[in-house]
Amino acid sequence: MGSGGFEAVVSLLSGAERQLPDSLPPRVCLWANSSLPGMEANLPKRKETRKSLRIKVISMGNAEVGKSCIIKRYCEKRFVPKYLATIGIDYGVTKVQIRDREIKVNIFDMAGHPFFYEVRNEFYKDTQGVALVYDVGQKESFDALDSWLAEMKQELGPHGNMENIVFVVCANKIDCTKHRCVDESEGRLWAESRGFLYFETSAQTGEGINEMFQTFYSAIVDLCDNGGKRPTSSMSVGFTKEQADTIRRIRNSKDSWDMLGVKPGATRDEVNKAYRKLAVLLHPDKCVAPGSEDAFKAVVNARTALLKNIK
Ligand SMILES: Nc1nc2c(ncn2[C@@H]2O[C@H](COP(=O)(O)OP(=O)(O)OP(=O)(O)O)[C@@H](O)[C@H]2O)c(=O)[nH]1
Repeated sequence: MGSGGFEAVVSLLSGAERQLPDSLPPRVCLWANSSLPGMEANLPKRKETRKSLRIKVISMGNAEVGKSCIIKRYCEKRFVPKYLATIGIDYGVTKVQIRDREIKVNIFDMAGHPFFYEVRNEFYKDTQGVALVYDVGQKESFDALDSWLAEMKQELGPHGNMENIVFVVCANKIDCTKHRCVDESEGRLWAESRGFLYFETSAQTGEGINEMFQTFYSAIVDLCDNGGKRPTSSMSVGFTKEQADTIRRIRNSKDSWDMLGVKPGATRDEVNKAYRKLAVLLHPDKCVAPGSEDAFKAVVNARTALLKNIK
């Protein structure tokens, strides 16, 4: 495990520079968490508990975004500021109680460095849950989320079904407010438009960590109870792909023409027509997609700015 080593860690590699064998077993961790925050510690003991469930979850995301620290914060309630890269993969087991079920969680914490692709690619299969982590102060780590999904999809092969896996996106390091460059609505939009859970977290302060894991495991239990299929209720996002794509396009537009989707030099009529279309699509009364209010305001301002200079 990066950032400091859990109990009972058996490292199979001495360093990243060592040549990797074709197939590498994970390091093994046993997390001491007999009383996880917000879970069994506060629950009354029930006479009858349903059969315990065993699940597999993995962490994914660029190197140094804080994957290991998030797991460590949850399982060991501590934070290690020193960065120690995960070598290949770390494996840990932990027990949690969700509602009346005892859940045995096998956690595979994947190294984010590209160097370890050959090691981690063997561990994507038979996964019920993925924690997809980025650093809110590192735009590249957010932009890389798509390539992490692509890597998993490729490893699962043509018969793998990503639809029936619970994904939680962790926008991590929110304590570093000065360096933040990916805001909440951008991250939330990316996650929710794919039917993924979204949480803002800080492994350093602990903010969001327990809520994230509790919701994540709960959703996996729902998936298992639903015969391994994601319940349809958890897949409906409340906004359309067109709305999500339009907000992203507006966010990335280079000027007011681009924002309204008209050519520089367009007429008043063309600007007004484009504006009306966007206003209908994004009006806050109609659109609940994250970032829609800001996008709507930006469109209003762009139209005002353009009309000032068009006769
Ligand atoms: N300020 C702050 N630093 C964090 C946070 N989470 C992790 N870090 C720091 O970020 C660095 C990387 O953390 P790790 O958890 O090892 O990152 P990782 O994603 O597991 O990295 P790899 O093992 O290389 O894939 C360490 O120095 C951590 O102390 C956080 O929420 N806030």
